[in-house]
Amino acid sequence: MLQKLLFLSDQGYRDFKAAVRANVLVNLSFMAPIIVMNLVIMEILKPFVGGAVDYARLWSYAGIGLVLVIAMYCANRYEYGKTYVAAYAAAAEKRIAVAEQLRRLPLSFFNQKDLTELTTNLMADCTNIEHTFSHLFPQLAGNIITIAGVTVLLCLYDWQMALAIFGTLPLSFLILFGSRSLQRRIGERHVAAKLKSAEQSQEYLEGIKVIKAFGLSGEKFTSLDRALRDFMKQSIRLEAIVGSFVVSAIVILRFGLTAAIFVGVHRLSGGRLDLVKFVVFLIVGSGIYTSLSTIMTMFGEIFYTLISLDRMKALQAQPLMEGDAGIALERFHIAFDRVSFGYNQDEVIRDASFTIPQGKVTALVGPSGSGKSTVARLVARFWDVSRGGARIGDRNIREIDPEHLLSYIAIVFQDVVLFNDTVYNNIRIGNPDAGEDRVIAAARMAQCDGFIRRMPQGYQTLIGENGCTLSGGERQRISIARALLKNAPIVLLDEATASLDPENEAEIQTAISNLIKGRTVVVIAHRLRTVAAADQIIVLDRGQVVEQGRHAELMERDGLYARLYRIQQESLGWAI
Ligand SMILES: Nc1ncnc2c1ncn2[C@@H]1O[C@H](COP(=O)(O)OP(=O)(O)OP(=O)(O)O)[C@@H](O)[C@H]1O
Repeated sequence: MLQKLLFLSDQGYRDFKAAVRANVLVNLSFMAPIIVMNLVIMEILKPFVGGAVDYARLWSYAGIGLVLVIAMYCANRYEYGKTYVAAYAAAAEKRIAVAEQLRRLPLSFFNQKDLTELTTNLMADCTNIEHTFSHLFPQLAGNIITIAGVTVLLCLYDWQMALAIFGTLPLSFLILFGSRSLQRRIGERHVAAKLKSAEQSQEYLEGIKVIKAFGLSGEKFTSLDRALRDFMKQSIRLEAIVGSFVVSAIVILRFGLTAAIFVGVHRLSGGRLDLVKFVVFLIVGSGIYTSLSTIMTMFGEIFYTLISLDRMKALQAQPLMEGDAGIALERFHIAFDRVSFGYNQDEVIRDASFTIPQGKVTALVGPSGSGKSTVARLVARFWDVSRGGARIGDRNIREIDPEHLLSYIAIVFQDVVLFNDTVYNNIRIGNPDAGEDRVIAAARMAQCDGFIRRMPQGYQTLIGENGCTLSGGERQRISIARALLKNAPIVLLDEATASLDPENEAEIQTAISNLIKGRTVVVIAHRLRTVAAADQIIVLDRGQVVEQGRHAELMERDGLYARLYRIQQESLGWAI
């Protein structure tokens, strides 16, 4: 129950309980010297109440003091291991769990979310939560347990003095908890401003080339400047308002000490309290106020963290795409039966029916925005169709676990994503189990081997963030090598729109020919002359299948395909 409430993993909850125990131990180890100090003070004050100082006893107190210092050191070491170390381990574990969750979410989720917000979820929210629950919360629980114990002892010792010391405590907590919803509202605004400034900074840095090229530095910088200033304003507000509630609660709490002095002096002068008891209350009381003040500051922090916790819970509650991971596909023709789909309310695929035969090349063509890429995304189950049925072999795509489905599909995207790693590892992403010989064979078939060997460290050369040190054609060929290495029965190929120089283009065509041999291929074709040889051409217009057939048939029909083909042929003759 508590584990669920605190949103902790099994290991995190075990660490949490150990951390609470460790904190109680540390607090007790800090309380013990106070007791010894009281004994010392009582001994030293003896001459004032008609007694004599027992020096042997004072020496034994000094010995006990030394033992306690060693015990405090050990208790602190134990606490360190249980809270700090456990907190970092749990934070790493939680981040991996979030990354795993993000991997399994449908792409529709990413359509609605900003990347900066997800990064914040992954990094900052996890840190906040783990810091609070593996670190702050145990300290808080440990402090509360210790204070409760000391309070009981003080009540037994002298309940009137104890009442005076803790008299203002309810009012302090009332201020702290009564202002909770206001604190939360301010915290939420602060989080929103933090996200906005992170988003603006990221956009500014990512778009720096365009900003420079178009002289947008003033305009773009203004929005970044505004976001950062707003963040500063919200941070000051948070500190000022939330801080003032916490400080007020602490000040009111400390009035208790004044009350205790008044009550103590009054009772002392009436002979109803002895001096030693009075001093004990003043010393223990100040110690307790320090712990209570820490608790109140911690509550302020915890209220703020609850915002991160809610964001994390919302992320974890996102429905995942379900499916059977045990389905073994044996046939690979693809069939769309009256499929409709929209990324939002507007349908971009409308009532589309067609069959893509196994082992053949099918080209999807149509004007820009007609839905070609969307069809490929539906085949790969990046999204689920809204109506109708999409099948591979004799299985509905919806029934198949998305990751399992992708093990049958190799995708070559137009916008190639490369990682800041070696060329070798970038190719091996296609099949992490493949050995060196297979990686090199795939690179050869994808016409990459030559340029890779000319690089300074060959296959072990680092290629920079998103392969920034490579040309467009080289990036394309690396992505083809990945797909070749995957050796999947279905290939989805999004043809590059950027025009390549003739040598690059010829090499890419050879790489593609190697990739598609004997497989079920769906090519999103932008240059129609490259699809003239396809086994089947499906022509889309505004999400509907308007024509279907081979090149010659479609040219004869003289419809949309023939028109698009002629326009492209004419544009080939254009010159600047
Ligand atoms: N992630 C998305 N969220 C919302 N709408 C989208 C998204 N992706 C595409 N669309 C819209 O869906 C429609 C079809 O887009 P799609 O990318 O499938 O067309 P396309 O034929 O591949 O275009 P192009 O040839 O220009 O790449 C377009 O109107 C596009 O604006």
